[in-house]
Amino acid sequence: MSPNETLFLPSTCEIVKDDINNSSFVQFQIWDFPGQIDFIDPTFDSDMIFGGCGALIFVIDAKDDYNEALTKFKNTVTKAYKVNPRIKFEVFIHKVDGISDDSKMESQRDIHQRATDDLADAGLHQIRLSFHLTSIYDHSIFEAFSKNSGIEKAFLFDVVSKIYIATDCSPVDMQSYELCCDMIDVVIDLSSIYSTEDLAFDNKTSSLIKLNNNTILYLREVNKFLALVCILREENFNKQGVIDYNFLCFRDAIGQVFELRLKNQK
Ligand SMILES: Nc1nc2c(ncn2[C@@H]2O[C@H](COP(=O)(O)OP(=O)(O)OP(=O)(O)O)[C@@H](O)[C@H]2O)c(=O)[nH]1
Repeated sequence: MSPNETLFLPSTCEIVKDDINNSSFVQFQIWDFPGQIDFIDPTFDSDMIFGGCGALIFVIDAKDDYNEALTKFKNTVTKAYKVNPRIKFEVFIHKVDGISDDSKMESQRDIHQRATDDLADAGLHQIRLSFHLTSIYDHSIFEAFSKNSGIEKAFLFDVVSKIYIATDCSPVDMQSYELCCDMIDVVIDLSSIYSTEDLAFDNKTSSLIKLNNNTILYLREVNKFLALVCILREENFNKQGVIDYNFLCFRDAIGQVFELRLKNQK
Protein backbone atom coordinates (compact mmCIF):
# COMPACT_ATOMS: atom_id res chain seq x y z
CA MET A 1 0.00 0.00 0.00
CA SER A 2 1.41 3.39 -0.89
CA PRO A 3 1.55 5.99 1.94
CA ASN A 4 -1.24 8.15 0.50
CA GLU A 5 -3.57 5.14 0.49
CA THR A 6 -3.18 4.85 4.27
CA LEU A 7 -4.64 8.30 4.95
CA PHE A 8 -8.25 7.17 5.18
CA LEU A 9 -7.90 3.67 6.57
CA PRO A 10 -10.56 2.92 9.18
CA SER A 11 -9.37 2.41 12.72
CA THR A 12 -8.66 -1.22 13.68
CA CYS A 13 -11.34 -2.36 16.15
CA GLU A 14 -10.74 -6.11 16.20
CA ILE A 15 -7.79 -8.43 15.65
CA VAL A 16 -7.07 -8.52 11.90
CA LYS A 17 -5.07 -11.48 10.58
CA ASP A 18 -2.97 -11.18 7.45
CA ASP A 19 -1.14 -14.02 5.72
CA ILE A 20 2.23 -13.15 4.24
CA ASN A 21 2.63 -16.21 2.04
CA ASN A 22 3.13 -14.90 -1.46
CA SER A 23 6.83 -15.55 -1.22
CA SER A 24 8.21 -19.07 -1.32
CA PHE A 25 10.68 -18.57 1.51
CA VAL A 26 9.48 -16.25 4.26
CA GLN A 27 5.98 -17.12 5.30
CA PHE A 28 4.27 -15.78 8.36
CA GLN A 29 1.06 -14.33 9.67
CA ILE A 30 0.61 -10.85 11.07
CA TRP A 31 -2.06 -10.30 13.69
CA ASP A 32 -2.85 -6.60 13.93
CA PHE A 33 -4.25 -5.65 17.32
CA PRO A 34 -6.42 -2.61 17.97
CA GLY A 35 -4.61 -0.12 20.18
CA GLN A 36 -7.29 -0.22 22.88
CA ILE A 37 -7.28 -4.01 23.40
CA ASP A 38 -7.31 -5.01 27.06
CA PHE A 39 -4.97 -7.89 27.81
CA ILE A 40 -6.25 -8.15 31.37
CA ASP A 41 -9.80 -8.85 30.15
CA PRO A 42 -10.62 -12.52 30.97
CA THR A 43 -12.17 -13.01 27.52
CA PHE A 44 -8.77 -12.29 25.96
CA ASP A 45 -7.30 -15.72 25.29
CA SER A 46 -3.65 -14.90 25.92
CA ASP A 47 -2.55 -18.57 25.94
CA MET A 48 -3.84 -19.06 22.43
CA ILE A 49 -2.63 -15.72 21.13
CA PHE A 50 0.86 -15.55 22.63
CA GLY A 51 1.45 -19.33 22.78
CA GLY A 52 2.20 -19.69 19.08
CA CYS A 53 3.61 -16.23 18.52
CA GLY A 54 7.18 -15.83 17.25
CA ALA A 55 7.64 -12.08 17.61
CA LEU A 56 5.65 -9.31 19.19
CA ILE A 57 6.03 -5.95 17.49
CA PHE A 58 4.96 -3.01 19.60
CA VAL A 59 4.46 0.20 17.63
CA ILE A 60 5.01 3.49 19.42
CA ASP A 61 4.04 6.73 17.70
CA ALA A 62 7.17 8.92 17.87
CA LYS A 63 5.15 12.07 17.27
CA ASP A 64 2.84 11.43 20.23
CA ASP A 65 3.38 11.62 23.96
CA TYR A 66 4.57 8.06 24.59
CA ASN A 67 4.13 7.78 28.38
CA GLU A 68 0.89 5.86 28.07
CA ALA A 69 2.34 3.66 25.33
CA LEU A 70 5.25 2.71 27.60
CA THR A 71 2.89 1.63 30.41
CA LYS A 72 0.93 -0.44 27.93
CA PHE A 73 4.17 -1.87 26.58
CA LYS A 74 5.26 -3.05 30.01
CA ASN A 75 1.88 -4.71 30.70
CA THR A 76 1.82 -6.36 27.28
CA VAL A 77 5.36 -7.73 27.49
CA THR A 78 4.84 -8.97 31.05
CA LYS A 79 1.71 -10.86 30.06
CA ALA A 80 3.12 -12.25 26.79
CA TYR A 81 6.39 -13.35 28.40
CA LYS A 82 4.51 -15.22 31.14
CA VAL A 83 2.68 -17.25 28.50
CA ASN A 84 5.59 -17.69 26.10
CA PRO A 85 9.15 -16.79 27.14
CA ARG A 86 10.42 -17.56 23.62
CA ILE A 87 8.74 -14.53 22.04
CA LYS A 88 11.07 -11.93 20.52
CA PHE A 89 10.08 -8.39 21.43
CA GLU A 90 10.61 -5.70 18.82
CA VAL A 91 9.69 -2.04 19.27
CA PHE A 92 9.01 0.10 16.21
CA ILE A 93 9.36 3.78 17.01
CA HIS A 94 7.12 4.80 14.17
CA LYS A 95 6.39 7.91 12.09
CA VAL A 96 9.93 9.23 12.47
CA ASP A 97 9.76 11.01 9.11
CA GLY A 98 9.94 14.76 9.53
CA ILE A 99 11.85 14.42 12.81
CA SER A 100 15.46 15.54 12.89
CA ASP A 101 18.15 12.86 13.22
CA ASP A 102 19.08 14.18 16.67
CA SER A 103 15.50 13.93 17.96
CA LYS A 104 15.16 10.45 16.46
CA MET A 105 18.21 9.23 18.35
CA GLU A 106 17.08 10.98 21.51
CA SER A 107 13.60 9.37 21.33
CA GLN A 108 15.16 5.98 20.71
CA ARG A 109 17.55 6.38 23.61
CA ASP A 110 14.79 7.60 25.96
CA ILE A 111 12.29 4.89 24.97
CA HIS A 112 14.97 2.20 25.16
CA GLN A 113 16.06 3.32 28.63
CA ARG A 114 12.57 3.67 30.07
CA ALA A 115 11.22 0.45 28.56
CA THR A 116 14.23 -1.50 29.87
CA ASP A 117 14.00 0.12 33.33
CA ASP A 118 10.25 -0.60 33.55
CA LEU A 119 10.81 -4.26 32.80
CA ALA A 120 13.72 -4.46 35.26
CA ASP A 121 11.44 -2.96 37.94
CA ALA A 122 8.94 -5.72 37.17
CA GLY A 123 11.73 -8.30 37.73
CA LEU A 124 12.05 -9.05 34.02
CA HIS A 125 15.57 -7.80 33.34
CA GLN A 126 16.34 -10.96 31.32
CA ILE A 127 14.02 -9.88 28.49
CA ARG A 128 15.92 -8.41 25.54
CA LEU A 129 14.23 -5.76 23.45
CA SER A 130 15.12 -4.57 19.95
CA PHE A 131 14.31 -1.06 18.80
CA HIS A 132 13.85 0.22 15.24
CA LEU A 133 13.10 3.68 13.89
CA THR A 134 10.43 3.28 11.20
CA SER A 135 8.31 5.25 8.77
CA ILE A 136 5.98 4.38 5.91
CA TYR A 137 7.76 6.96 3.75
CA ASP A 138 10.92 4.90 3.30
CA HIS A 139 12.06 1.28 3.53
CA SER A 140 12.72 1.29 7.27
CA ILE A 141 9.81 -1.04 8.10
CA PHE A 142 11.06 -3.66 5.64
CA GLU A 143 14.53 -3.29 7.02
CA ALA A 144 13.27 -3.69 10.59
CA PHE A 145 11.41 -6.87 9.60
CA SER A 146 14.55 -8.21 7.93
CA LYS A 147 16.88 -7.89 10.88
CA ASN A 148 17.16 -11.23 12.54
CA SER A 149 20.63 -11.62 13.86
CA GLY A 150 21.19 -13.85 16.86
CA ILE A 151 23.91 -11.45 17.96
CA GLU A 152 22.83 -8.66 20.28
CA LYS A 153 25.77 -6.36 19.76
CA ALA A 154 29.08 -6.53 17.93
CA PHE A 155 32.10 -4.26 17.96
CA LEU A 156 35.10 -4.24 15.65
CA PHE A 157 37.89 -3.14 17.98
CA ASP A 158 41.30 -1.73 17.42
CA VAL A 159 42.86 -3.97 20.06
CA VAL A 160 45.60 -1.67 21.33
CA SER A 161 43.63 1.57 21.69
CA LYS A 162 40.25 -0.17 22.38
CA ILE A 163 38.60 2.29 20.06
CA TYR A 164 35.90 0.53 18.10
CA ILE A 165 36.09 1.33 14.41
CA ALA A 166 32.66 -0.12 13.62
CA THR A 167 29.58 -1.48 15.33
CA ASP A 168 26.08 -2.58 14.33
CA CYS A 169 23.27 -0.04 14.10
CA SER A 170 21.72 -0.62 17.54
CA PRO A 171 22.59 2.07 20.10
CA VAL A 172 25.78 1.57 22.08
CA ASP A 173 25.31 1.39 25.80
CA MET A 174 28.32 2.17 27.91
CA GLN A 175 28.13 -1.02 29.96
CA SER A 176 28.32 -3.31 26.90
CA TYR A 177 31.22 -1.32 25.52
CA GLU A 178 33.10 -1.50 28.82
CA LEU A 179 32.41 -5.20 29.12
CA CYS A 180 33.93 -5.81 25.70
CA CYS A 181 36.96 -3.63 26.53
CA ASP A 182 37.46 -5.62 29.73
CA MET A 183 37.28 -8.83 27.75
CA ILE A 184 40.11 -7.68 25.50
CA ASP A 185 42.23 -6.95 28.60
CA VAL A 186 41.49 -10.37 30.08
CA VAL A 187 42.38 -12.13 26.84
CA ILE A 188 45.62 -10.22 26.31
CA ASP A 189 46.67 -10.59 29.95
CA LEU A 190 46.05 -14.32 30.06
CA SER A 191 47.61 -14.85 26.71
CA SER A 192 50.74 -12.88 27.74
CA ILE A 193 51.14 -15.17 30.73
CA TYR A 194 50.73 -18.42 28.87
CA SER A 195 51.89 -17.79 25.33
CA THR A 196 55.27 -19.25 24.47
CA GLU A 197 55.87 -16.72 21.73
CA ASP A 198 56.13 -12.95 22.00
CA LEU A 199 52.75 -12.26 20.48
CA ALA A 200 49.81 -12.12 22.85
CA PHE A 201 47.40 -11.56 19.96
CA ASP A 202 47.62 -13.55 16.75
CA ASN A 203 45.43 -15.34 14.25
CA LYS A 204 44.57 -18.09 16.68
CA THR A 205 43.34 -15.69 19.36
CA SER A 206 39.76 -16.29 20.35
CA SER A 207 37.87 -16.36 23.59
CA LEU A 208 34.45 -17.26 24.89
CA ILE A 209 33.19 -16.03 28.24
CA LYS A 210 29.88 -17.17 29.70
CA LEU A 211 28.35 -14.68 32.10
CA ASN A 212 25.91 -15.71 34.82
CA ASN A 213 22.99 -13.95 33.11
CA ASN A 214 22.79 -16.29 30.10
CA THR A 215 24.96 -13.98 28.05
CA ILE A 216 28.01 -14.96 26.06
CA LEU A 217 30.93 -12.78 25.06
CA TYR A 218 32.76 -14.04 22.01
CA LEU A 219 36.03 -12.58 20.76
CA ARG A 220 37.89 -13.48 17.54
CA GLU A 221 40.97 -12.06 15.93
CA VAL A 222 40.21 -10.38 12.58
CA ASN A 223 43.70 -9.23 11.65
CA LYS A 224 46.91 -8.08 13.35
CA PHE A 225 45.18 -5.00 14.79
CA LEU A 226 41.50 -5.81 14.95
CA ALA A 227 39.24 -8.06 16.98
CA LEU A 228 35.52 -8.69 16.68
CA VAL A 229 33.80 -8.84 20.05
CA CYS A 230 30.17 -9.98 20.15
CA ILE A 231 27.55 -10.16 22.86
CA LEU A 232 24.91 -12.80 22.39
CA ARG A 233 22.36 -14.77 24.31
CA GLU A 234 23.35 -18.28 25.34
CA GLU A 235 20.42 -19.88 23.50
CA ASN A 236 21.61 -18.27 20.26
CA PHE A 237 25.01 -19.89 20.60
CA ASN A 238 23.77 -23.44 20.06
CA LYS A 239 25.21 -23.58 16.53
CA GLN A 240 28.73 -22.31 16.96
CA GLY A 241 29.70 -23.73 13.55
CA VAL A 242 27.28 -21.37 11.80
CA ILE A 243 28.55 -18.39 13.79
CA ASP A 244 32.16 -19.30 13.04
CA TYR A 245 31.38 -19.74 9.35
CA ASN A 246 29.77 -16.28 9.27
CA PHE A 247 32.74 -14.89 11.10
CA LEU A 248 35.14 -16.28 8.48
CA CYS A 249 33.06 -14.65 5.70
CA PHE A 250 33.20 -11.39 7.65
CA ARG A 251 36.97 -11.68 8.17
CA ASP A 252 37.48 -12.30 4.42
CA ALA A 253 35.35 -9.27 3.58
CA ILE A 254 37.30 -7.05 5.99
CA GLY A 255 40.52 -8.38 4.44
CA GLN A 256 39.27 -7.36 1.00
CA VAL A 257 38.45 -3.84 2.20
CA PHE A 258 41.99 -3.34 3.49
CA GLU A 259 43.56 -4.90 0.39
CA LEU A 260 41.65 -2.44 -1.74
CA ARG A 261 42.85 0.48 0.34
CA LEU A 262 46.45 -0.67 0.15
CA LYS A 263 46.18 -1.01 -3.63
CA ASN A 264 44.70 2.47 -3.92
CA GLN A 265 47.45 3.95 -1.76
CA LYS A 266 50.09 2.42 -4.02
N1 LIG B 1 3.86 10.76 8.93
C1 LIG B 1 3.54 9.47 9.03
N2 LIG B 1 2.24 9.11 9.11
C2 LIG B 1 1.95 7.80 9.21
C3 LIG B 1 2.96 6.81 9.25
N3 LIG B 1 2.36 5.59 9.38
C4 LIG B 1 1.04 5.83 9.41
N4 LIG B 1 0.77 7.15 9.30
C5 LIG B 1 -0.53 7.81 9.25
O1 LIG B 1 -1.17 7.68 10.51
C6 LIG B 1 -2.57 7.56 10.33
C7 LIG B 1 -3.18 6.48 11.16
O2 LIG B 1 -2.33 5.43 11.23
P1 LIG B 1 -1.87 4.90 12.64
O3 LIG B 1 -1.95 5.93 13.68
O4 LIG B 1 -0.57 4.23 12.41
O5 LIG B 1 -2.97 3.83 12.88
P2 LIG B 1 -3.02 2.74 14.01
O6 LIG B 1 -2.15 3.14 15.13
O7 LIG B 1 -2.83 1.40 13.41
O8 LIG B 1 -4.51 2.92 14.48
P3 LIG B 1 -5.62 1.84 14.72
O9 LIG B 1 -5.95 1.30 13.37
O10 LIG B 1 -6.74 2.60 15.31
O11 LIG B 1 -5.01 0.81 15.63
C8 LIG B 1 -2.80 7.37 8.82
O12 LIG B 1 -3.32 8.58 8.36
C9 LIG B 1 -1.43 7.12 8.26
O13 LIG B 1 -1.28 7.72 6.98
C10 LIG B 1 4.34 7.23 9.15
O14 LIG B 1 5.31 6.48 9.15
N5 LIG B 1 4.55 8.57 9.05
